[in-house]
Amino acid sequence: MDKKRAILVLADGTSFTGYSLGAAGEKAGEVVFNTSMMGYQEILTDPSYKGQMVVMTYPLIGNYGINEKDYESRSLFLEGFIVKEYSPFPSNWRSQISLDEFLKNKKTVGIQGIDTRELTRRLRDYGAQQGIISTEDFDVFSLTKKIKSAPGLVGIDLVKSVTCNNLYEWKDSDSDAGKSKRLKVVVYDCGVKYNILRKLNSAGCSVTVVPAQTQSQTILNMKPDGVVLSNGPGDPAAVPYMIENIKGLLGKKPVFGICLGHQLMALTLGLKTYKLKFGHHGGNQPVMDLHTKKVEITAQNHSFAVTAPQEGTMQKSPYGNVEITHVNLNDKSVEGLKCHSIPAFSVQYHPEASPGPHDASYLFERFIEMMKYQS
Ligand SMILES: NC(=O)CC[C@H](N)C(=O)O
Repeated sequence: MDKKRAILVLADGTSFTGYSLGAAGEKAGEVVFNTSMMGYQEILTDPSYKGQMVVMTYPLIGNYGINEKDYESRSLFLEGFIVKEYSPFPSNWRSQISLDEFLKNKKTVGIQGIDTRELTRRLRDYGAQQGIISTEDFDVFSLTKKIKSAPGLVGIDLVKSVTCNNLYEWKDSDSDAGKSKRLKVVVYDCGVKYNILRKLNSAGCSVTVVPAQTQSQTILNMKPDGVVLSNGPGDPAAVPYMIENIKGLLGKKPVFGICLGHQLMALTLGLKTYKLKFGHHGGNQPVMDLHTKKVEITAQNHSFAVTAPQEGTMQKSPYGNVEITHVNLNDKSVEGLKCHSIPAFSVQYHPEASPGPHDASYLFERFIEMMKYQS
């Protein structure tokens, strides 16, 4: 492998010089760290990373290559990829191409050979910040200036650049065969991860995916048993049309929100969202179910969060009481919501895992029970 020089510069002027990984070029984005010890392909193809660059804290990346089955979306949407040591010799029976080739094919820039521990500590101590990867310009002053003109995440609708253009039926070759589907689920694609669709499908649902701009009346005309609000990139407060859509569905159909879907549901219910210091990105976030006191280890990827009510775990809304059902044990942030008067609930974490622990996959069953009860 040719080792071309590359540089990563942060908005605060810190620079890291290493080698190019993937495509040559220059790209800016918010730098966030992910603590997952595996699953780089799922992370790379998660549309929620649009606008961001991911640094993997696990030090060796690329060793099992890339395969056609582990895609979480149709492409790559993140701005750049940062690793300590890239393994150029993938060794796995499922591997089809190397990570480096994959990034090159997708025209995605990356950097390898930098001290990701120092970078992560900086992000953790001072917060996530904009950065730029370049294989062309090595002048830190010039690169810092370019970062200043990069848009950032707050107030920008990134959903519109990742949602599908047209409605489609999800067909999963592995789990679809011969099963008669009983429940019809419509999934709002705000940047949906395929494993949400796979999980619904294998649990016995027929799954129709619709663009985020689809109006609620169109969904109601489809007569679904329930609606899922998917994960997705960026600032939930910058997607007002999704809030209008959710207003038209709450109380009429069972609703299940995941990550961005959870934040959008919270905004619709009158709660607020804010930006976290460096977010939660990884597969080891402890979450407590406040009813059962059981702790789940969860997969997470978010930079925004729902503001907790001033007192207790209950909040009034135009749709009746909303209860905080789950909290993060690291920072006490809101991880789950449930409406008392209408069939709707949401979680900040990822029950579909991919990558990460499967502790929370029971939530799909819970949604199915909710739809069965309503139908
Ligand atoms: N994975 C997601 O859906 C991310 C939600 C939102 N974009 C955030 O960063 O908080």
